[in-house]
Amino acid sequence: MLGGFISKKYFDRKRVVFVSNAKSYIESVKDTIQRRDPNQTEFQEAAFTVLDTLEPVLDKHPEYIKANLLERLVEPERAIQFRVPWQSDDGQFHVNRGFRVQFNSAIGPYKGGLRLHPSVSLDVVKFLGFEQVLKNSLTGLPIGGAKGGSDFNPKGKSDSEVMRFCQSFMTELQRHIGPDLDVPAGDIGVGGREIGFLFGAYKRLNGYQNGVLTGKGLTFGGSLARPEATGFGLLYYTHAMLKALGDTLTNKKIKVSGAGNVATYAIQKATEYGATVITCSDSDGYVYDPNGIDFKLVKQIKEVERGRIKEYAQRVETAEYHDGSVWDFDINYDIALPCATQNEISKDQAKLIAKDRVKYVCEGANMPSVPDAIATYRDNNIYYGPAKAANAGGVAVSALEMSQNSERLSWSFETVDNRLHDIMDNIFEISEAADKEYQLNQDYQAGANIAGFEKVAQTMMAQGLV
Ligand SMILES: NC(=O)C1=CN([C@@H]2O[C@H](COP(=O)(O)OP(=O)(O)OC[C@H]3O[C@@H](n4cnc5c(N)ncnc54)[C@H](OP(=O)(O)O)[C@@H]3O)[C@@H](O)[C@H]2O)C=CC1
Ligand SMILES: O=C(O)CCC(=O)C(=O)O
Repeated sequence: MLGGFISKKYFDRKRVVFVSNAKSYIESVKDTIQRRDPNQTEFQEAAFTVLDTLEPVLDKHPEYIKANLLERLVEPERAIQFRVPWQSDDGQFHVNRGFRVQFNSAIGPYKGGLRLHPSVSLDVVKFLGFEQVLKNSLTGLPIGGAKGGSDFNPKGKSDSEVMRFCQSFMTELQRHIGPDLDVPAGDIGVGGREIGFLFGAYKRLNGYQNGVLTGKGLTFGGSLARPEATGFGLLYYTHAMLKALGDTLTNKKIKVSGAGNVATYAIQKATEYGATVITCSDSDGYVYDPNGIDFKLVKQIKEVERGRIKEYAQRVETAEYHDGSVWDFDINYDIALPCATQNEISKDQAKLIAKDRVKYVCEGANMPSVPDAIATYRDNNIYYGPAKAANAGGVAVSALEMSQNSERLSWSFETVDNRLHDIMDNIFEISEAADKEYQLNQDYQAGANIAGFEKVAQTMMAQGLV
């Protein structure tokens, strides 16, 4: 029996007659998303990719259909948009848009990063917030999902301009966040500098509450290993996947995209595992070095000097720089680790990945592969570690930072790193367990979606109509 919430229009469609209840319910939720927000294409991509994998869970739990759980899951609890006025060094006045989407608080306070990039929109923040819900669930830690940011472009701005922007942004955001309510952190364009400015602005308005943000400096409640966490966690996850498949990272050739926080520490940990990272990139182009990329130099150029990655090739004799996407560079290698941004790998680029004999793709960035690229991995027997599982190390250590703030203690680097490693192993294990339970044939994407979803779903059911 289909629930009463399935529209007659939908029910009457011929093709629906032959599909299961679960399938038709999922299609009806997709229709609702499309009808409500037809222009939110990135959110649709993220939501549909998850919904399409949940059919076996709904078959097992028809009560979720009766409770219209999926339609509630894809609707944010709250979406805040605000004006961010700020002044540049030349005295001009500017206005940007600020966002915070508090997506789901079933299993804990809202948690997720802030992104500063011209491409930020409600659509982008919604897709990231939705991903964050299931990602945070996978960590096993008590954190709900959120995301925020602004279309402000920090590139080329002075420290004073970035500070004034952060102060203005926080003047509004502060009324919506708190250590037990919503705890933002970094993402693209938001690193230690920005978190420091945001924290200072929050403190002036509300007093010292160090649990209100994570990714803080070590002198005001930051956690050791948080800067490294997403990149290191990506490699711990990749290591766990390869181990389960009887393989190792030693002597593997790896392509990394990006040259920011996630990419830098992914390169470091991959190198420590005995692999050679042959590329990194920024939004202009990529560097190829067959001898292995030096993560310290990447960090110096991109984080300290705030320069362009082409400068790497000017300083290292064996390295070459090329304009364009690293995913168009044709060379045989073993593992692809996209660590830049969403939709950076197209279907054609995925075909090149397959032609280049890549066996594994694990995602450091959020949603870097378009759906057709993911299908191409599957068609070519490439093992695929989806972002919400593979890059969960950053938010996991953010949650550990919250724990340290609550007990007013700082754990050693080794303690945090060991817990991160355990969490990433566990994420792979529970994704693999879901894959096996539902006989998905080593579909770790579906496994991660299901494992993340089950905890949120059970909790939402337990909490009544939320
Ligand atoms: N920081 C974290 O803890 C986490 C981050 N992530 C995800 O990882 C990815 C990278 O984040 P992070 O390293 O923190 O960000 P950073 O701002 O530190 O670095 C981003 C990198 O990606 C490049 N990049 C950004 N946009 C584009 C684009 N449109 N095309 C090509 N390259 C681009 C940047 O190049 P350029 O310098 O030219 O802009 C830069 O090299 C994002 O998807 C983020 O959501 C996921 C989990 C946690
Ligand atoms: O550490 C956090 O809270 C945010 C991490 C994040 O933004 C992400 O996982 O995409």
